[in-house]
Amino acid sequence: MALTDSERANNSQDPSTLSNPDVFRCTHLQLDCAVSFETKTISGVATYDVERVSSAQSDEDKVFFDAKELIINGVKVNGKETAHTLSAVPGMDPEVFGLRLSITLPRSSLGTSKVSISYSTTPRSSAIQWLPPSQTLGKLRPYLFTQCQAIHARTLLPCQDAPAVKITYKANVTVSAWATCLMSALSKGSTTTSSGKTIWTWDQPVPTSTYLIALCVGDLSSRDISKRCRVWAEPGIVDAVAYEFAETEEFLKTAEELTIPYMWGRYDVVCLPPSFPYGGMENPCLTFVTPTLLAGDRSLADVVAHEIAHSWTGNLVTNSTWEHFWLNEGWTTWLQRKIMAKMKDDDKFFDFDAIGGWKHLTDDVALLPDNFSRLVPIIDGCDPDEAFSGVPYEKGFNLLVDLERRVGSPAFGQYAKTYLGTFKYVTVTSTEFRTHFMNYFKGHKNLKDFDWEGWFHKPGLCPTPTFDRTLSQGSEDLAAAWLSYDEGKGEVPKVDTKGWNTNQRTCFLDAMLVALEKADRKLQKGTTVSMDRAYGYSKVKNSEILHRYSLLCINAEDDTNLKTILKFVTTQGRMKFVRPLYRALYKSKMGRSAAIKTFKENADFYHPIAAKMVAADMGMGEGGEGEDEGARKAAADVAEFFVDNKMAIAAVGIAAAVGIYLTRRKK
Ligand SMILES: CC/C=C\C/C=C\C[C@@H](O)/C=C/C=C/C=C\[C@@H](O)CCCC(=O)O
Ligand SMILES: [Zn+2]
Repeated sequence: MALTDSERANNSQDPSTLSNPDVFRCTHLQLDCAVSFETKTISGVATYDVERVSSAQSDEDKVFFDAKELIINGVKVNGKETAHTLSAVPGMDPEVFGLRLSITLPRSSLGTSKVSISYSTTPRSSAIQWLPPSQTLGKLRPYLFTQCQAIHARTLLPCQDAPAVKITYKANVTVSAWATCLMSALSKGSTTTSSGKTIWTWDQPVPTSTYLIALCVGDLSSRDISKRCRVWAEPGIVDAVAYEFAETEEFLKTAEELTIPYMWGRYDVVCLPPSFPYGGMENPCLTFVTPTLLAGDRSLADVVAHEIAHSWTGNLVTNSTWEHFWLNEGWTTWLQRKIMAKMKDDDKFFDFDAIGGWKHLTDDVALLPDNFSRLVPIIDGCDPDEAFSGVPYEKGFNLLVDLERRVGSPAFGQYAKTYLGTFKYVTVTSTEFRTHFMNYFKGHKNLKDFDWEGWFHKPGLCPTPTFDRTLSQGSEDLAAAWLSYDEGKGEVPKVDTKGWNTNQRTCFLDAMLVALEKADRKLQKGTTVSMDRAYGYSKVKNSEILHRYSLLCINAEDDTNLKTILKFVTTQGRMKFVRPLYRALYKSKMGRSAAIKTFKENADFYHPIAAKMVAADMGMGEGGEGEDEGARKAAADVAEFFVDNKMAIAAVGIAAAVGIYLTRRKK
């Protein structure tokens, strides 16, 4: 079971913060800062409105902030210089959680205090990826973007880095004249300084958790795609981005029909350089997306539907702590599938996508230790990045589908609106959701023995759901035919897949991967070669298809495609793709040394979070844990490489890798 608050090392209801929002709580941020690409730092002043919430604590005069990889230059309270301390909290590893910034407030301050912290980030700040011009499309200008979820905001600015702390914010960000600065907020325009810099002004009037503060600076162009939607990207791809995400307004309207009015004013999308480690990130007013969605045919745009769904489930109604992350992701996955099915006017699409989600869940559960495969994971003392998996998405989704089937879809749809209306602007725990749901459906005959405890706390898979297979059947049949051909039974399957859409193709490849995994079976090399001859998958532009085909090739030890696979993992850094591919290569005969060499040569390319996780996945740094000599040597090589190259962040990743790998390893 999870620890009680008094057992927690940080004495907080949230195991991932060193701040004390139960005593003093920030309500508003005024950020005035400047970006320097030369020193790879952001420096300035963060001024918070801080309210006393309770005085029933021993530290009632001190407000605590999270601060990691930051330099604190000074503090003022209500305009007066004030002392501060920065210290580690016993039991809370500073490499994961950072330091506690403690500031004493005057005893007389009963209402709101203004706390101004003058600070600078450091090049180690894990929220920020600083890209050299060579990692941009234009090759002329540097670029930066942030990724604060889950607990990286504390490396961007001192803050109470807990989802339960919702603040409004305003920002003035000074950048070079050539650069555009975007934030997760509404634009209030830009001005030019006497020294020729530009100050970009932003305002987020909706209370927002700190993990949703986001910044992106680069050579950017934009295209309006509707009155409230605009896409941003480097000039060379902005038209392709506008084409790919042209359905955004329709996603948004459909989502509004399923929920309550959109509260954030604008919905813009910025397509980032390829090292962005996720498919998308739901930063309010400005979703961040990976360019791996640019398939050219809008077939991967459902990620935008997912990020749009977060405007309600996640950004408006937010998980109280990262233990309840499934309330963000499970609800969002449910809403995303509802949006897509409604737009296609066919509920079968909901089930079709859910079938793919079930594979994601089974894959991840097989890799996770028990504390992380629970819907409400135990994450005390852990880096939330380590616990991240498909579980909150897909187990969370399946819990909601189980509830929906028990009460009926129309009633559940009405409930969803009530849930959003009740918890908007605040945060919610799993127990609060359960209580709210059970009160709403009080006495419902189908909920009498509902196993909430099992759903929330049992490790491993949840009960296997049944979904309509009308849309997946053709793909599953084709997979069976290829597997049978692989066993020497019959000819190359003759099914004409020319008219198939991306989902049918990925479903076909998934069905093959599932069957192979289940039977612990290897394909013949000739099978993937024949598949390529039939479908040309090795040349495909679609990242979801190339990813799955690459996994099949590695399974088959088909080295004719090794070059393509290595190119794929070095030209984009989305963890959904690079982590499984590096893992598979590392486990294969054909790819083990290539995986190590390629990762070493390209470590600079990856985002700090991705570099950390890939290093962990390949077991780097666990020498002495009984792995074979080759693995130990590879780990030593990579660690040495990082030290030689003074890659501080990645070196920390290697250190973390030991812990992560040992934790994740199945007993
Ligand atoms: C149960 C885990 C507890 C907390 C984890 C919370 C955040 C983890 C952190 O690693 C950040 C995740 C950010 C995800 C952003 C977008 C995803 O929806 C992308 C999914 C994968 C993809 O499509 O590339
Ligand atoms: Zn999400």
